[in-house]
Amino acid sequence: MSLVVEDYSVTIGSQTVIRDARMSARPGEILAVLGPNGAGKSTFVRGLCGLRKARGKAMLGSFDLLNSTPAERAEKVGYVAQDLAHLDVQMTVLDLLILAQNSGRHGWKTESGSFRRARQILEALNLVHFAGKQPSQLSGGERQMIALALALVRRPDLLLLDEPTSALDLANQLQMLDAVREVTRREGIVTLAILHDMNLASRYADATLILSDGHIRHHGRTAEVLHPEMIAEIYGVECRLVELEDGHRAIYPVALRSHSF
Ligand SMILES: Nc1ncnc2c1ncn2[C@@H]1O[C@H](COP(=O)(O)OP(=O)(O)OP(=O)(O)O)[C@@H](O)[C@H]1O
Repeated sequence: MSLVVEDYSVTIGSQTVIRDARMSARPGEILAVLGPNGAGKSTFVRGLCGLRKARGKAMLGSFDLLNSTPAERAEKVGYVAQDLAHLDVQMTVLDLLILAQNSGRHGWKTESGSFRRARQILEALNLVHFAGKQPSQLSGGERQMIALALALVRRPDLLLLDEPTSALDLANQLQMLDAVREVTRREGIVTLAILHDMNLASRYADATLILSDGHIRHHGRTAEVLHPEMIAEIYGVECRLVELEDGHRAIYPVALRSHSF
């Protein structure tokens, strides 16, 4: 299912944070959402999952994201928030994964089906050793991996990740994004990932969207969007681009364009 967003605005209180956005993403595609701090990236994504007041059009195939109930959206959308305080509950990871598959549903799935699916996800993400632990007993990075498991366990059609690698070490950054890419491709879902690391975006994102001041400034194939002129324009940072042997590009900052301190 494709994601198509048109005339999309998101408000917080009386402030319109995202204005008249238009974008699309194809099934099986990872779209990186980049932009400076305060650009509106989290607000953009939170509007799509019903956590902020949004108007306009946001269609996932024929499913209307902005005119659906929370329970209907929960069937379609998996969301990993930046702030994982909601994971501070007195339940084990395994119980949370079983509950996540059944919350908001009339009648529980058979317990063995939910259990099997929970184990499957833990195995796929290499997290089986955390099954009996409570998230509050885990480190920030470990909780981020559990949050991904919780988002994936219901087989979403749209996966929304808000800085999913911010607490992860180098190996776990790759493990998480490898897993996200594998699920995105295999299930033909759409994944939007808010990232600050342009090298991760360059390596994993098929397409990239650049937000600044609540507006989409650039949107296209990642290799076309992530270039030094864009980075200078949006971030005020001079960068070098290095073509790597594996076909990816590395981006490294050289200097701030203007020093205001
Ligand atoms: N709870 C809130 N109340 C009022 N304004 C808010 C709230 N949350 C965000 N904003 C404002 O909305 C704008 C966009 O914030 P948002 O969190 O979407 O940015 P972001 O691009 O995700 O930033 P970052 O990269 O720093 O996480 C900012 O100007 C911010 O001050």
